Amino acid sequence: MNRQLSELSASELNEAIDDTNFPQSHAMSRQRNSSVCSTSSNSAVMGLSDSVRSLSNLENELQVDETQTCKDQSNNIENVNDANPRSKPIGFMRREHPTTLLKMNGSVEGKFDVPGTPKTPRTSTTPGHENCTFHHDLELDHKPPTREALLPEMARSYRLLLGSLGEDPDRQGLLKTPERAAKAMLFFTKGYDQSLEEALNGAVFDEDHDEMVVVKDIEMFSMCEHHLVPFYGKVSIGYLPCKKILGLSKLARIVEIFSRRLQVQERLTKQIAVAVTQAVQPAGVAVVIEGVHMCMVMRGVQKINSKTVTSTMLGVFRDDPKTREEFLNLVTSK
Ligand SMILES: Nc1nc2c(ncn2[C@@H]2O[C@H](COP(=O)(O)OP(=O)(O)OP(=O)(O)O)[C@@H](O)[C@H]2O)c(=O)[nH]1
Ligand SMILES: [Zn+2]
Repeated sequence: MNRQLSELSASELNEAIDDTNFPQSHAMSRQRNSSVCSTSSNSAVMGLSDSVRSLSNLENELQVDETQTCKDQSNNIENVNDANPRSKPIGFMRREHPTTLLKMNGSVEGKFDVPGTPKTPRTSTTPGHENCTFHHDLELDHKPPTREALLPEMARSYRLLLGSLGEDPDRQGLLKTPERAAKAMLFFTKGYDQSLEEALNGAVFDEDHDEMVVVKDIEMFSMCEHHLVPFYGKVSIGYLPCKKILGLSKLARIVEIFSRRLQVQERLTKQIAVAVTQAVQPAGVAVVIEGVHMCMVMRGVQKINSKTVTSTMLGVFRDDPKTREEFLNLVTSK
């Protein structure tokens, strides 16, 4: 790739750091008793691609803009309450390293591309969604108009499913089940209907502040795209602002946009990081997700205590071990 990250659109960036080649989006499975079963930042993990691009390749693609540095601020500790009571904003930590600026095309205000003009071709087509890229790509501004209209067809499918199970879809207790199930599935995947621009609602503020902001333990509920069963867990997000800060609750809203879809945990992690980058063009973004996959609990290998940890580090979080360590210390502290 010849161009720098700053020149890539969200969808192009998404491709550039896709699950198969992004060295800092890694997974770690461990038991709840903290004994690490397997860990990897550059080698294959169960269910992960074994093709991992070298760090040096990606370094060439990451932009390090030495001319734009954020001024260090005084040791300004601030507690801010998030709308989500279980999310814990940690405040702003003093940073002792030079900043670099991670930039991407398109800021929040009016710079999104025109909806319905996909930048990357769809890999498959679903009736009614021929022009959508949102199922597979990071078309953050795309709002499909007809998902509600899919409800009757979905309900019919669930009715067939009940029949396939040997149930009588016409028995009293199941009469409304197909429609209920269809509505539930629409809810579980409502992120397809949401755009970054809507979720942010303009809550991007100019602020000469460049200390680390971390919101941790944001609850996440998603659907495994392989088995259509839930996976859930918590998300921690950190970023180093560069002239712009984001309304704290918007980090949790970004988690909603991408978790309420059919997902794999690795892609979810990366999409959240890309969205935060697109929202405020910070010096760096870090995202860690700890997830429990019901497909590994209720079926399959039936490992009820296993957790999957994934992370994506961009900008200074990737380049500077001290910054990354500071973030990881914050998210692992009680
Ligand atoms: N990397 C990754 N893999 C996932 C995720 N969710 C589910 N999987 C895996 O997807 C894989 C699908 O493997 P298959 O062998 O095709 O399906 P399966 O026979 O149902 O596999 P088992 O779960 O091992 O019984 C499994 O290894 C799942 O653990 C995820 O978020 N990320
Ligand atoms: Zn699964």
